[in-house]
Amino acid sequence: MTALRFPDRDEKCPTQPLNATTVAEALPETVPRPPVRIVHIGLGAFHRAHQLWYTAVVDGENEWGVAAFTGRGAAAARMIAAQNGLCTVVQRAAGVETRTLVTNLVEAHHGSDVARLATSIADPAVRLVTLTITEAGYRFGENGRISTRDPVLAGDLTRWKRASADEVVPELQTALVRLLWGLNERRRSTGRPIAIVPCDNMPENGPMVGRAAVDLAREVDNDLADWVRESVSFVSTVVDRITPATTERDIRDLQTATGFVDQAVVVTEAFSEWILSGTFPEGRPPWELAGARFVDDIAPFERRKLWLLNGAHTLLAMTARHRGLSTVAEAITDPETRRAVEDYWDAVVPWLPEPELDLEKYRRDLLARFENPHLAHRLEQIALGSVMKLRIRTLPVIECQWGMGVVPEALLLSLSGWIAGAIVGWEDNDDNVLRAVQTSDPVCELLKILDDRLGRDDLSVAIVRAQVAQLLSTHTRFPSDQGVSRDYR
Ligand SMILES: NC(=O)c1ccc[n+]([C@@H]2O[C@H](COP(=O)([O-])OP(=O)(O)OC[C@H]3O[C@@H](n4cnc5c(N)ncnc54)[C@H](O)[C@@H]3O)[C@@H](O)[C@H]2O)c1
Ligand SMILES: O=P(O)(O)OC[C@@H](O)[C@@H](O)[C@H](O)[C@H](O)CO
Repeated sequence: MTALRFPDRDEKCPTQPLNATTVAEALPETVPRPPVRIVHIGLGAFHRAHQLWYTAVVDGENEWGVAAFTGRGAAAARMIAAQNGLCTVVQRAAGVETRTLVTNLVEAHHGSDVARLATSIADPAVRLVTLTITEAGYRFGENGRISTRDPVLAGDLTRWKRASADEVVPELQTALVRLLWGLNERRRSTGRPIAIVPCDNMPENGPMVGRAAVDLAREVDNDLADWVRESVSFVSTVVDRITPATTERDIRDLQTATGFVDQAVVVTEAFSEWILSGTFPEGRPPWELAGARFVDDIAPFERRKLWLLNGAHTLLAMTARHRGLSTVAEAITDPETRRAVEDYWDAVVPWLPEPELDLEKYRRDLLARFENPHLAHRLEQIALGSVMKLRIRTLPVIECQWGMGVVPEALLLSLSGWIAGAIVGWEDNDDNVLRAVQTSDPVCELLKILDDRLGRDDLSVAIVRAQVAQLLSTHTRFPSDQGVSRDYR
């Protein structure tokens, strides 16, 4: 087992940093360090609370170690390496707190260490690669595909070609091209198959990443593209466990409870869900022992999660902040905001007809999860990257509704919240948005950024105009919003 129950603090125990030495002295059990069989890219809070935790709790034979790489910065790798990969997952539900010391993260590296990443992916002992690099990290365009004209991807491909000619390892910026470089090393060494398991909040995340990998590979080497198509399995997933960014308070609370200072602690809910669809040619941990489900048709579950849970999160982040509310729990207990969420769900439900989705229970459970007073899930964290999130979570339902002639106000409200936010400066790091705000008709121009057709539809524009005016008048009454902190990612 690579998950140990963290004991309560022994009063004699001094405060100490969490690492292999301090834990070995404090715990009666030995701390298992399994061999690396999984590579992860995107060493964030969610990976630790979800995939790492699932693997730890089912790993009875200590077989499934993880080598993790950050998606962008170096800080998380440095911090977790200093703790010898040890980290705590705290599950909080009404009156109950469970602390699990996870010991299966055996390596933590900066994602820019492409040579190290390639060595890990090429290792025949490695069976699969998981990813949590955020929706934006994939660099998909509006059509859900990558473009080789994207300057950042194109820069990586140019550096790849130059480095291949010089037989050196290139400096690569993007997670997908780094992954592909690693896959190429595997092809050139053993050629063994492998599974890629994207765990970000996107529909069809397996096939989307698979298409992108083949498209990118075609740019550098047709043989690589063919090998990726034949030997790499891209698994689709629905992942769910509400995991806010770690705060200083979370670190202090754990220290008070256990005596250990764990900079990598994650505080999450007791609930978790993992639905997967696809094959694992080289095997996988028995995640089903912790409740993971393997299905043939994942699409209904993707829609349920993205449209109901994530869609409501984005609605809260787009609207409740205008009312001076800052967390999901605060927002969902505000009667007006809660009604907006219920109306939004009512508008979504007709597009989720499959009986196995059990939407009544799902909605009830969601309300309880959103109300969880033990999680401080900040709306400004959810609001990061909202254009892409609205495209994934809200616009597809609007698209369904479009065929019926009228888009319900409840769905448009999310877009209006984003537009009102752009007008008051929440999106001031995006040049397109800033330009649209400066025009004579910002509402219409901002709506076109989200969806060109809606921006040209008189009725939708009229509804959005009225909603934006209403939100801005509320915003003036609650002027406390501090804007979006960019510290989260
Ligand atoms: N936190 C949750 O509750 C939750 C739940 C379900 C799914 N997810 C998925 O996991 C993702 C990460 O969430 P988190 O809570 O771990 O966030 P986080 O900020 O803790 O970690 C994000 C990780 O993504 C990397 N990253 C960020 N931007 C990137 C980019 N442009 N290119 C490559 N890598 C990039 C970062 O380096 C980091 O490793 C979410 O975006 C979502 O898709 C999160
Ligand atoms: O993680 P993001 O940034 O994709 O989205 C923010 C939240 O909606 C999301 O993290 C949910 O909490 C999560 O998807 C629940 O499983």
